[in-house]
Amino acid sequence: MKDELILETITVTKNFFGDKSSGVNNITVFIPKGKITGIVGESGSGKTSLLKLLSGHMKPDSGDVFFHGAPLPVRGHNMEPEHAKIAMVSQDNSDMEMAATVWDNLGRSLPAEDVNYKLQKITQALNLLGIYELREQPFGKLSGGEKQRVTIAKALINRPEVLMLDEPFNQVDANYREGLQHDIRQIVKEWGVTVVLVSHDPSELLSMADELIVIKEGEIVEHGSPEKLYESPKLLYTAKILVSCSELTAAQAKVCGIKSKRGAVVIYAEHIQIASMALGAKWLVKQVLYKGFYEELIIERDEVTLRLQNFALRKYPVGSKVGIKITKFYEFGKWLG
Ligand SMILES: Nc1ncnc2c1ncn2[C@@H]1O[C@H](COP(=O)(O)OP(=O)(O)OP(=O)(O)O)[C@@H](O)[C@H]1O
Repeated sequence: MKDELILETITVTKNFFGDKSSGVNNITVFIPKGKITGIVGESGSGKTSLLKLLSGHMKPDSGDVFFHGAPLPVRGHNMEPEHAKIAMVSQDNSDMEMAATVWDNLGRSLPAEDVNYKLQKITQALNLLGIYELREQPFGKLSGGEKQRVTIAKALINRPEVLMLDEPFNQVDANYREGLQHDIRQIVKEWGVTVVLVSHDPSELLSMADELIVIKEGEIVEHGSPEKLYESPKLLYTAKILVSCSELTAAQAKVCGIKSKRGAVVIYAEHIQIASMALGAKWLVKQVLYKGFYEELIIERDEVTLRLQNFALRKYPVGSKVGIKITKFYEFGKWLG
């Protein structure tokens, strides 16, 4: 069955000060209802601009944005009914009052008159994000992770249909982040809310998103499920964004025993194994990056540098020599990058 769409942009362009290299150009995207769509791209590629266009925070220079198939009005002084249905959590906490309590910050999004309604809504939102005990704390005194939870609770208080998240976890430590990611997935499942997520963290996007949109220099260059983009990226750009990998020229690939006809070879760190030393320990360990339950090795031979992940108990210190086996690689034409 085809996904029902909730938001779409049709050939939307938004540039700043007439500079075609800023903002986004000619973008057509479809956001499926009740799913998590991730927007991924290098810094300055246009992710936030796209999010602002999709949420009515910015007026396109040309093209159209549709919400449930009808044109989405741009937000002005008057809030349109559509705008309440699309909530945005941005990187800064600009709409939060630092000195006010969590409770008061949430209450500001609700009509003042009905006290019982307010009480019920704020309690529900705080419980949903597991932060009821923070209700009397001034917002400004909370940790980065707690602030993030409050901001999301505030965005959800009026039960929006779409939740736009711009780098929602970047101030949050790994443990807290997993809990928050889990809660957001749960809300998506239970409420059927649609999420559009911008993130720089590949593992976050791969584990959370149902669909990924890859944006480069203001244009959509690839899209698909996380599995599809991870397992068979069409573009070098996509592979480099999603995976810890090594990029080699055809000449460098030859050093690794790979004959490339196309020009660029990408090897994911996970596809390089440390092999039996009998094969020849010709690679020099240049750097060891401790990652907790594994370590990432940077190895070098004949001016070729590779990254690989070592999960084994045996460790390879800087300066030691190792042999390797490459189990999979991707070839790209340079023009595809
Ligand atoms: N208000 C603005 N005025 C001028 N240029 C802007 C403005 N907003 C964005 N740009 C430019 O448009 C391009 C895309 O910016 P955008 O913030 O959408 O990228 P991004 O992918 O979200 O970046 P990041 O990952 O660094 O947050 C950048 O070159 C940026 O400098």
